[in-house]
Amino acid sequence: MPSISLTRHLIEEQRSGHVTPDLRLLLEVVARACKRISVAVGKGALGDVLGEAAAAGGGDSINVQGEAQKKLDVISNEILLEANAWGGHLAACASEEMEHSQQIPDAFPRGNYLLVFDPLDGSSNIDINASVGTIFSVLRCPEGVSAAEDHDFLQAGSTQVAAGYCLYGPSTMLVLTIGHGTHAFTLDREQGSFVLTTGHMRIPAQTREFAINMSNQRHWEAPTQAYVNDLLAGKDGPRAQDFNMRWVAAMVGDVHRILTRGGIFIYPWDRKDPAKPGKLRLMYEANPMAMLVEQAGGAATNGRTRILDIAPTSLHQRVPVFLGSKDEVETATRYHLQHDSAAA
Ligand SMILES: O=P(O)(O)OC[C@H]1O[C@](O)(COP(=O)(O)O)[C@@H](O)[C@@H]1O
Ligand SMILES: [Mg+2]
Ligand SMILES: [Mg+2]
Repeated sequence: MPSISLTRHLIEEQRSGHVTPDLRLLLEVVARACKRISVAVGKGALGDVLGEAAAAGGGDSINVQGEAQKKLDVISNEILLEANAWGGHLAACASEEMEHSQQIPDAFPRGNYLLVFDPLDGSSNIDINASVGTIFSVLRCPEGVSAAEDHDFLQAGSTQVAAGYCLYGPSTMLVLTIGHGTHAFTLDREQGSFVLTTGHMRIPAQTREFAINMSNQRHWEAPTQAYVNDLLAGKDGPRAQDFNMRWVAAMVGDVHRILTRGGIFIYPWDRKDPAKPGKLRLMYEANPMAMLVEQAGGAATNGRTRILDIAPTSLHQRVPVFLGSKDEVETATRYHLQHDSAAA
């Protein structure tokens, strides 16, 4: 059987009416940018890509999230911005690394889509040569808007027209949905093209594997504590089975494992900074991953509500995340809802 490239897959999706020519070309531009990021990540200690980015006035550069930027955060952001400026299919971009969205400059061709991205996810893995990735989401520019601004991006995740990530691991993989299943492509480094390696990924509804940063346990709210305690109690507890734990510390890596063999990924609300309603960002991380997971038969909530139904109020909004195997996400969500109704 001849291998199916990303390009051919997208052309077939266009013939089926699932994707417009503009969206197809936009996704090709994003995939090309990811190949360039993959090359930069792969240079490791041989290139000038490791460590912290320097601020213009000296010292470490701090992004809008209040986090120290790594050189690869900055390089990946620039690669995505530059590739898409010339792409011709976008009205504007928003990035986890930039305070405000950026319109495509007047001198460049403009289109009708908005692109949202986390240019490099799992930044703390860069310097230890572990998996990192790029996460992206595509929205429609609201009708009649000629100069898109931040508020034009504030659309619920259910309106995304495409979402995906590129995982820079032992192999580079692009995982994509345009609302008709979730499909995985592996980069053939010799040919320079992404090849379809798993079409229609399916997440098993049940699992015995969970992913959470346990070091935050004492800061969680009561229902999260109760749910995880019951997982840890294993065979002897109310769940009557043992659960295994995994934590890649890059959401792309954890979500990829879940799309491959099931599991539940949790980054809950915690008390460390009560002003922050979670660590992960709704627009750059939770929404695209929730779409990919739902398209593979899984579920995604904030512990109470479906993530894709949340109406965003700001570009950098944070959100608790529970996603993966459907039955397990429903169980974790039930712990939180039952706690709320008992407290009401
Ligand atoms: O440092 P912790 O608490 O393990 O958090 C890890 C989580 O933070 C993130 O790295 C946040 O993403 P960024 O690296 O893009 O800021 C997630 O990918 C990951 O799941
Ligand atoms: Mg991230
Ligand atoms: Mg990031």
